Amino acid sequence: MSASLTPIYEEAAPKSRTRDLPLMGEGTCHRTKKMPTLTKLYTMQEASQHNTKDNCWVVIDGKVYDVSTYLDDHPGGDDVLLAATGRDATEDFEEAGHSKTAREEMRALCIGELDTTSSDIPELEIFPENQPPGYPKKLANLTKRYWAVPVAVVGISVVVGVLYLRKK
Ligand code: HEM
Repeated sequence: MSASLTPIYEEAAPKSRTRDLPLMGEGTCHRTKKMPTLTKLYTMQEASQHNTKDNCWVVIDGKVYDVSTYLDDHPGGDDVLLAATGRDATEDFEEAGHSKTAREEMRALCIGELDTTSSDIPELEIFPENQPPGYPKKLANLTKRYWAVPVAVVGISVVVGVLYLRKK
């Protein structure tokens, strides 16, 4: 599994929040001080590969949680967590109306953040529908092969122009 390390700077949390939520044995993604932190970034595709009882990750609010050890303890059941893998589970998580305690608990399970920079969507190429595939490549090859034609036309025009002027 490949994961990149990116330093992330985050604003200092409001004082009251820092007091309410003392630093626990937490993962890398919940920070309470303004300092650079090395956060692991995972693509949704990587996260989605962890979808079994022994190895289960969920993505909530841009953060990746390894809930493998929490499956049996989850009051909502392990099945909902397993069903929440491979996609953004933020909506389901919020809909379940999780308590403040639940949100504190999940901090310890955070292993990184979702890499939103890489996209599985291929770059959009706009060509007319009836154009045969590989048309742009063919055009580029033709241009490379026949570059001498316009150069010769320009050259001949210059020579003819010079001869004409000399005659005058
Ligand atoms: C790290 C992630 C999660 C943690 C730590 C967590 C923790 C908890 C806790 C502590 C409760 C008991 C109620 C409460 O205190 O709010 C709970 C209930 C529940 N959770 Fe989660 N949860 C997580 C993720 C999810 C996800 C992703 C879903 C849905 C896809 C989900 C669905 C539920 C449901 C349906 C209940 C039962 C609510 C009820 O019966 O009233 N949870 N969870």
